Amino acid sequence: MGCGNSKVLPEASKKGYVSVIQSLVAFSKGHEDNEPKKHKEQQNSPWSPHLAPNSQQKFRQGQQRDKVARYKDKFEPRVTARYDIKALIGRGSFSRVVRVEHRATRQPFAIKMMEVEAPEGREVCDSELAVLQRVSHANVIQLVEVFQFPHRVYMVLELATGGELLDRVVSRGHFTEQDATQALQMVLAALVYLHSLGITHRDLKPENLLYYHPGADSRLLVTDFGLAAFGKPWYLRTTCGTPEYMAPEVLLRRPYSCAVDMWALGVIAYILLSGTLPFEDDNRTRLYRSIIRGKYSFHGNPWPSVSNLAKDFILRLLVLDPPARLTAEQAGRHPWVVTMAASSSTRNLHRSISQNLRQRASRSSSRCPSGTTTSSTDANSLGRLMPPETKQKQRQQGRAAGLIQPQRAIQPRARGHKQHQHHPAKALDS
Ligand SMILES: Nc1ncnc2c1ncn2[C@@H]1O[C@H](COP(=O)(O)OP(=O)(O)OP(=O)(O)O)[C@@H](O)[C@H]1O
Repeated sequence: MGCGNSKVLPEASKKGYVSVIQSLVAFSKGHEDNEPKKHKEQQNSPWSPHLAPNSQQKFRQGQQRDKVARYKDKFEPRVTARYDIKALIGRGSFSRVVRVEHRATRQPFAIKMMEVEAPEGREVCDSELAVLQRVSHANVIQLVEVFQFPHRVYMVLELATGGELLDRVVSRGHFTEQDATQALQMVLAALVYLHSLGITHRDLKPENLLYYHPGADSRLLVTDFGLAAFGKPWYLRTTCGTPEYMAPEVLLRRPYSCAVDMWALGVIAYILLSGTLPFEDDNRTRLYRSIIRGKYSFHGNPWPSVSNLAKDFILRLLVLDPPARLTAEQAGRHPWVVTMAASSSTRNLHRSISQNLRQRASRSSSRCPSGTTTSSTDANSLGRLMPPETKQKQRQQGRAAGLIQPQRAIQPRARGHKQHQHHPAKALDS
């Protein structure tokens, strides 16, 4: 999860516009047995230079076996009767995602187990289910079946094994504008579909874009509909999302529409082409200010090598006035996307992009000392935009060979330690 979870969840239904910063709420009872252990694991971690490579491997395998056994115990027997739990994929604020195998067909799936005891968890789960039960599209994660229990909900999903969008950018060693348009075309196909159904994702970011398989021809899937909403244009009002991707109208507490996803897509396009964020500041008030002013630039590498058409695409998405922003359909018709950057240079942007991501990773790890809990403020983008290799390392306990040093997982806060934050607009007033 990086240095922290700075996602802003929708406000509690009756509380007007009080936005809630969810500060890594611990997942259910698993918290008690996982967190203290995690610290122990870290002390004896496979990164430890005292263990020989063979012992490290055995140690890791043992750890994995123990973990799987622990998750199996937590799963409802009705679920495990049908699905064999194989491994933990990752954790969210209210969820754990595991890789499973259907016992009869041996087909692999992912199960997202959601803790719904707390109202926030229930809301996130309901939003996700409401969307997933209605959608069927090649670029949207597919729900296969659901098991509902009073305290937990198990969503069986198609399994995405190809990794996150930025993981692939970093790992492929070569990345051009054409590659960027290929990925964006798939996200746009999903957005055209979702918006036509009146669904606004509201938390679009690279971490929520997963490749279905590791092959070059893989579909890219939009995932994580925990903050998604159904609504007519200009109907939505709730403040939520991940700060760096939040549209100005959300921060200004204005009623908003699916155009907020298009703003987020502009941010994603900017990251894809540069490895940097258009709006970034450790201080959240300053961050919100720069978003509301729409203040960003195309300075620094690799921007001089990026075509004007690509910049035009971003400029038309990062537009302050929502009606003037490209819709998903219009964005899909933008010449840079339609021609797949045919008139752009075929220059390899990979070096600059991964260098920028690497710099971000080292900055973020120096700001988030090992074993500490971050506040929602200093967590801000760093947790969320941590280069994927960092997240992956944390997930795989340092197995992957990546660009940066391994970093200890940040301990989640105890359940109930929610941080209430003044609304962004109020913060701006102060
Ligand atoms: N269907 C899937 N196939 C493969 N991996 C998945 C799938 N769904 C989720 N994951 C991975 O599981 C991890 C947890 O995902 P989840 O959506 O529960 O939480 P999150 O989005 O990381 O966090 P948060 O809930 O705080 O937003 C993530 O690393 C995500 O990429």
